[in-house]
Amino acid sequence: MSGQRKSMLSGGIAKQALKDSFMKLNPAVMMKNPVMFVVEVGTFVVLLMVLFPSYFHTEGRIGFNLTVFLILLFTVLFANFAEALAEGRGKAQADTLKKSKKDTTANKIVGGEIKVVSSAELRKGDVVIVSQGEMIPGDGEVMEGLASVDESAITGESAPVIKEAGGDFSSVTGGTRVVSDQIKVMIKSDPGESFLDRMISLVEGAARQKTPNEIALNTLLTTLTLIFLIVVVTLAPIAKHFGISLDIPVLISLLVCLIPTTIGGLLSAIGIAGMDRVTQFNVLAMSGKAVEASGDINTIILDKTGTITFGNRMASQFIPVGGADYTETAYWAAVSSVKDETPEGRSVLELVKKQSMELHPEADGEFIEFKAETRMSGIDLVDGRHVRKGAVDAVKRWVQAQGGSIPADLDMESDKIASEGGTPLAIAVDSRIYGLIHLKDTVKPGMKERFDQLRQMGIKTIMCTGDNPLTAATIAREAGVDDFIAESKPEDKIAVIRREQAEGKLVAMTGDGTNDAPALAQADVGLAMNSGTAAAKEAANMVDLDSDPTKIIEVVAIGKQLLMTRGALTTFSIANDVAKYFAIIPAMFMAAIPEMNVLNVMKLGSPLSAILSALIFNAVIIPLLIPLAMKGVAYKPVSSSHLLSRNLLIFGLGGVIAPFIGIKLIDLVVHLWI
Ligand SMILES: Nc1ncnc2c1ncn2[C@@H]1O[C@H](COP(=O)(O)OP(=O)(O)OP(=O)(O)O)[C@@H](O)[C@H]1O
Ligand SMILES: [K+]
Ligand SMILES: [Mg+2]
Repeated sequence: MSGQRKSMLSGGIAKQALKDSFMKLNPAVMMKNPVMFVVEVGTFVVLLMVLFPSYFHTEGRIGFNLTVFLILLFTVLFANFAEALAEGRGKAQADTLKKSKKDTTANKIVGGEIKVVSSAELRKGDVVIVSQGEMIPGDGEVMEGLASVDESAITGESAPVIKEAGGDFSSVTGGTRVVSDQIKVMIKSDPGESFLDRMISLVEGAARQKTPNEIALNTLLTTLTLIFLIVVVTLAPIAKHFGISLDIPVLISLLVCLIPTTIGGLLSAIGIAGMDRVTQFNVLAMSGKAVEASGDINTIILDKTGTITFGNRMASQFIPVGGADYTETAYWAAVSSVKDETPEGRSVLELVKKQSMELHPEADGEFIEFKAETRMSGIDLVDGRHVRKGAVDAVKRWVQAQGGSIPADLDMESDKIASEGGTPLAIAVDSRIYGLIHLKDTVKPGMKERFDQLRQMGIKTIMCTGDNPLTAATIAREAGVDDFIAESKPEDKIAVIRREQAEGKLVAMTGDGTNDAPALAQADVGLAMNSGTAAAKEAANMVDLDSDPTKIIEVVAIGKQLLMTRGALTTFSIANDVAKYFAIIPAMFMAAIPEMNVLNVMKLGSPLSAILSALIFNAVIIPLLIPLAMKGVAYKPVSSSHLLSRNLLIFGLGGVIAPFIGIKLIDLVVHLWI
């Protein structure tokens, strides 16, 4: 999506937002924002007084009332414009995505034969063949074969990616194109529920729900509005008691100046813009809640293979143990892998080929698929022999359970591999261990610097891997994570997350495998790699289209920035109402109580110009703050208490001072006219 980034105020978006500002005047829509709804009702009341002056006995004030009406109308329109502008960018992105959601034909396998159908007819569980040059007709998982796929329609990344059966690189997305070879794909989503569909409704904002934080703030703003409403309504009889009659438009102006219209007008724009910033980093957030939670993250759990390392674990060497010979070890390694469709399994056969060995491994028997729980794979041959390869501790236990013994040199050899950061797999036939396979993997570049950055932000990183403790320790050191947990099964990953959550911490998890899915769902922020399995992407509440786990740093920064922006503008909004009391209250009472003039610290021209100036300032501050609401306040990775005090100073003090200056300046102009 990087190619589709739009500047904030591109002409088309602004024009559409202008139109939408009027559409949003619909009271049914407006009601969702109680602060601005009160302003709208006030606008309508003043309009009635302008239209029917004889009925309200306001013939003498038509000019003033008309001005109040226009300023109020613009206040509402400005707030609507802010929201529409924030929504506009998402809509533009959605339009581009919709273009890649074309109906294509699919080669569906029906009863062993290929039948050409429309992609719209495909259902979960259907199997299709996709060949070079063809569009993948729906989300699914590769069952057979290997192909390079151009995913630029979704990721904006032009280099094709390899998709292969088994393992963590098997998921494909509808609307992407196969550029070489052929794959057999099992469809995993029904029409309308695909990744692209979800993406479109996300960027369009159709799926946007208010976050708990937003709801809480909205409740606070509504309560404040109600309190000021009661204050203003009771003001009229009190004033009457002192022989002062207050005009309804003046009371409405006072009310609008007192209620928190600045934040009320910008609140949803801030939220939408935050989601949008995440999307610009090529991360899809399924909810605003996830983005906000990432701003408060204390701990990040990462898996190793495919997240911290590249994840293409490749067999690089066979190591016989216990006196077995090399060919024998390689032979059983091959037998255990003939039907293992994982990248690890295939790499064993490739290594055999590369070493030009003519092994002809037996393949008659029942295939034992690799599982994260057993951490082994293999075959039960028809002649009754059981062949296994897998994590050393798992194979050791399996052999011991059959009364076998462990070769004396096994641990030494496997530790050697592990201390280099490799993954050792033991090979066994029934009760005998023949040797080891050395699986190599590399740490992605730049990890250490990125984890240092997280540490500066006060975030702890824990690597959770199914691999053995020594390999885990080596990779952990190389990547620079704070802590690691080895030999972890899927339920162990969840347990770690629950433990941290029980201590009151907010936890993020990044992962790519099916075995990571439960943990991704348990975490407060689950970031799945786009390269990963469908199960992982389904369980997560964010997907990184670039499959870069350290992207969590940007997401955390955006989350923090979102929370700070909202806090800063709320502070500003409430603070900036103070000056308006000093403009309007003296203006209202000056005629009857001349002593009130001591409150007229701004020395405003006349009571009427004072009211209009305060009201104009109240309106124009909204569009003036739109750029800040959309861009967010500046964020640096320093402690949050430091940031809080700095923001209070800038936006609190600034909020008090700015309107004194602004209202005075406006009054100088307005006073010339009235
Ligand atoms: N195809 C395979 N056959 C046999 N054993 C395997 C196979 N693939 C992996 N293993 C073993 O199982 C262990 C766990 O693998 P798995 O892929 O579940 O780890 P993981 O938890 O996903 O790792 P990570 O968290 O680092 O991504 C590996 O460390 C390895 O020892
Ligand atoms: K206000
Ligand atoms: Mg994994």
